[in-house]
Amino acid sequence: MTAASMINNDMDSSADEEIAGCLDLSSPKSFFLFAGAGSGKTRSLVKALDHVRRTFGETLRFRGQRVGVITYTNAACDEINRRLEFDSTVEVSTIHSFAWSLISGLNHDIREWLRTNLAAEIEELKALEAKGRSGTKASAERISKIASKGKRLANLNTVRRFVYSPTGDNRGRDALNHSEVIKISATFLQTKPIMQSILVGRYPILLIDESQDTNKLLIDALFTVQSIHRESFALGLLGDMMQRIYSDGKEGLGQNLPDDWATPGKRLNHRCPKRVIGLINKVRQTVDGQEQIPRSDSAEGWVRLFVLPGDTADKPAAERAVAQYMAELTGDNDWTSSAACKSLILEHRMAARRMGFLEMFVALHQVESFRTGLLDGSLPLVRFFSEQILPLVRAQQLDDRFAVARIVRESSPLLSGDKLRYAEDQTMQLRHAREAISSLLSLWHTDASPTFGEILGNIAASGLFAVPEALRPTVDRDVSLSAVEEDGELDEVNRQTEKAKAIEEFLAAPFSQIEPYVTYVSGKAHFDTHQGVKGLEFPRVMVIMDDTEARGFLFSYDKLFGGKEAGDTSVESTRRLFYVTCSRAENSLALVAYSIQPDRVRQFVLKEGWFESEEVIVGIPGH
Ligand SMILES: Nc1ncnc2c1ncn2[C@@H]1O[C@H](COP(=O)(O)OP(=O)(O)OP(=O)(O)O)[C@@H](O)[C@H]1O
Repeated sequence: MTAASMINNDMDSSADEEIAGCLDLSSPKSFFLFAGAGSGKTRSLVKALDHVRRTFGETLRFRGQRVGVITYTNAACDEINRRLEFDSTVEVSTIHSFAWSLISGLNHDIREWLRTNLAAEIEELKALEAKGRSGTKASAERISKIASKGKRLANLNTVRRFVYSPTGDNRGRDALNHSEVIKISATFLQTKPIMQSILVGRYPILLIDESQDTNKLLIDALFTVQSIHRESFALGLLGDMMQRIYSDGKEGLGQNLPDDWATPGKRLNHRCPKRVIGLINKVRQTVDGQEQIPRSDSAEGWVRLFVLPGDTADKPAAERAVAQYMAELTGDNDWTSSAACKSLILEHRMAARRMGFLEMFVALHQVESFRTGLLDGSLPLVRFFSEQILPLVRAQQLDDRFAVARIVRESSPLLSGDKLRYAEDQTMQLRHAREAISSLLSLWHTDASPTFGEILGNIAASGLFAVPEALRPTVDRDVSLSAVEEDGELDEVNRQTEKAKAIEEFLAAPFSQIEPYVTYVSGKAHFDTHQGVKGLEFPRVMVIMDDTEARGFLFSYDKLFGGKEAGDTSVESTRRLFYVTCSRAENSLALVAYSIQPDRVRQFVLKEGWFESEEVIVGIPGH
């Protein structure tokens, strides 16, 4: 009998039993389940919830209580809700919507908190300004912030009801921003006994997934609540310190846990093949030495590191060569089908370049208030092109005249019910619409590639679709920025100018970029970010590591691969990100590192024992 076949694949089930034992409404016990990637923590969470609903569903319903679950993303919320069949005794939310649900409506207390906090922030900025050099960009920003915070402080009494949207930009004068909502809820939970009782009364059990990245102030506050209400409240933390990739999380979480906490553990990795587990164990070794064991039925799997020159001219082509190499090595042809692989990039811009929507992306990404909408596809000025123009152009290209007619009937003001009803000559009106369509589509004649701006100009002239608010100043030049400038404030004027410039650049980009952009933001692209795949898994994973292209400062693969000693903050945060990305692979893993010192990278990974020498390929394969 081999060592592998002696492994009991159920060896960790005692952790689930221990957790079930903790979740007893009459004698609740808090627990801390921290275990490596793919060990089934999310699965344990769902099992724990199943146990509670089966055992205590009736009692919870009778008492009007729920089990609270906090997950990291909206997608994770949806997934857990789906698995629990949307059971009403379980309330799954993201940290922001959870925090807001605690404090929403406490307008007086929020106002007083803001009064103190804004005054402190202004003092801090003034102190910095007194120390810093004047006349610099940083100084101008500080002065502008002092002014806007001062104005907000002065207006506080006029706000009757504070508002907040966990997924929005929260720009209005009565809106709280994301970090305020977290800080306020944490402070109230720390300091107000009534808030603590409300929380415990609502949720006798509160479970937090990925808690290594949960805001440290909130984690501290929840520990306080647990210590005061330990007889009636169980806090369950699930996570993995090795997967802490946001700076919000609490360092050293889990150290010095109170004695009454249970600490179930898990040793198996159910997701990755043996070779990947070997790699992630090594990467983790210097951090906490935790080693995972593969399942008895796990495959051997494949890992290759490709070290490519940092100045590779055509990176997408090099990555296709890597995929081809992987297909031949593994005998798995799906490596050559981009739809079947996941390529992980550090920054959205890297996907934009590879997929061909760089110009429109870069233009709009400059404006902070556009970013959320740009990344989830909800930005109105982009939706105008993605949801109205794109379907129309596609239908026309497929020669689907019915679809063209339907789209225009549904959304064109030219054919709105009122327009047709009151038109003196309906046939004329229909002709007008037909002409507008053919004028728009003529922009593509002779294989031209119109820009967003050319399309906008055409639509504005024909009236085929209503032009969204944000694009109107660009169309009606008379409603120009000078109008804002006269009576606007400096801050607002700057913001408007920045937006106008971004929109102008966006309009100069080719409309053909909208299609790959839509694919990317709908999550259907084979690209995703290193951070965005936390919690997910894929059969074939390619991790693209390129510090220069990512231009980030938090992570540096060059430092991880021998540029700096272990222990350096950016080495350690990059090591954790590297652990997260490698551990997503179910079958095979290709790591692509662009470096100006390929030999140093190779020597480093061999010395560390992360790879065998035949697993490291320097240069573009096949070249
Ligand atoms: N006991 C088990 N038996 C069989 N498969 C399991 C078991 N536990 C987990 N799995 C499978 O292993 C994979 C990883 O599980 P899960 O996502 O719950 O792990 P995790 O610890 O939350 O991972 P990570 O921290 O990497 O996000 C999933 O495909 C899951 O279905």
